Amino acid sequence: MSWWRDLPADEPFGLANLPYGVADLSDGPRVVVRVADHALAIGGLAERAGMESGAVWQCGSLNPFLDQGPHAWASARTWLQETLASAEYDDCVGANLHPLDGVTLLLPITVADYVDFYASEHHATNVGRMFRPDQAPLTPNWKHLPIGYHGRSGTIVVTGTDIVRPCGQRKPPEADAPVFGPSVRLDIEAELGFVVGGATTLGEPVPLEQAWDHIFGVTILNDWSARDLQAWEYVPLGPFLGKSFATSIGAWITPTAALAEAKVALPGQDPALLPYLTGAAAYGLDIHYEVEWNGSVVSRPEYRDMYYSPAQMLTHMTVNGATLRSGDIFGSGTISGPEKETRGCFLELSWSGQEPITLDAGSTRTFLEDGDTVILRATAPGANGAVIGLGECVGRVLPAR
Ligand SMILES: O=C(O)/C=C/C(=O)CC(=O)CC(=O)O
Ligand SMILES: [Ca+2]
Ligand SMILES: [Mg+2]
Repeated sequence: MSWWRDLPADEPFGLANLPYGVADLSDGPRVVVRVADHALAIGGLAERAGMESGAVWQCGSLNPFLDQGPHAWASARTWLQETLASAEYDDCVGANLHPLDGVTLLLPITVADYVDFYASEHHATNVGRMFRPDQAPLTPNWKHLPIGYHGRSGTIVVTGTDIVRPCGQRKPPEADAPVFGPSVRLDIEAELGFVVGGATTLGEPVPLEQAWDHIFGVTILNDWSARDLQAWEYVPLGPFLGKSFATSIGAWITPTAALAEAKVALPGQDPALLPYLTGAAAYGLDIHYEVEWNGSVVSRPEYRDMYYSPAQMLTHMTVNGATLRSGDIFGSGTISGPEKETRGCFLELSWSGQEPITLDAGSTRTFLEDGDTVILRATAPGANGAVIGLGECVGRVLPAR
């Protein structure tokens, strides 16, 4: 009955993880946490266990809970872990557990603003070489600030959502004028998404030492990218329609508190950054990724290779006084490492289409074809050799309309 207290030490969704999501249950969409292969409706549990502040979970979005800030997140986590560990609440827990194979998981937050960074030196260098071969691969600002762009929050979708191939303008290299039609260079970008909570006041930046107080948790993110649309449109204002048609995120938000064992030093920042970007909060995360394309693992990016800390990205995003809102998401940027096997997008893996990738079934690919499926998976280290699962982020490509 109380199987959740006897989970094996290597269970990636054990009591040390407890990622949050939203499930479509019989009484409506409800906030849940994942316990092994079950979703636990925590609003229902709180009601039965007499925990008043749990009313915030009786809805279909994590935003009200995100609004409450880091003290409420910490006490909710402690309450959940104690309640699950104690035999006293076995009946209440049991009554609110739903096997995952019987529930639909929904987009867990109402996305407020969305920013996407460019924090991998290896990705930025590789893309610079391919997009701007006549220039230095890294722009002069790259090592002084985490570069980013504002994305389209309304097209963030949950894992499992099909992705329609976008149409748009592209200019084939040999052509004199642009043509209109379906993208022929559709790509993915394996990223980590950071979910923000706790609104700030316009005009008041978040100092680096407070940045983590606003990072509620993380989720796997895929920034689908149409490279041909992007290459033609992006000068001088940056990514636009080549990125905004869809961004997928995982169904589970792993709380930052579950990533204590994943803290690592950054690879090293030289030249030194301006003071507002330096401090003890500027650490990285050790998260292992796997990129699967039609059943074949084609890459294993490592998040620890990222040049900028998540805290530096958040602080930089607010240094001009721009506000944060609960439900904001910022993406890390494509996670690419120094080795070819750790590149986080197909543009890099196929070197702009010049080096086809062979999949296990014997087929080859450069960019995505209609019907292709990509699955991003990620895990982080837990305590004493345990694993914290971030789940997966899946998308299948449908033909253009
Ligand atoms: O260098 C460029 O012009 C564009 C680069 C990207 O497409 C990257 C982007 O979306 C940020 C990232 O994911 O790292
Ligand atoms: Ca991106
Ligand atoms: Mg995108």
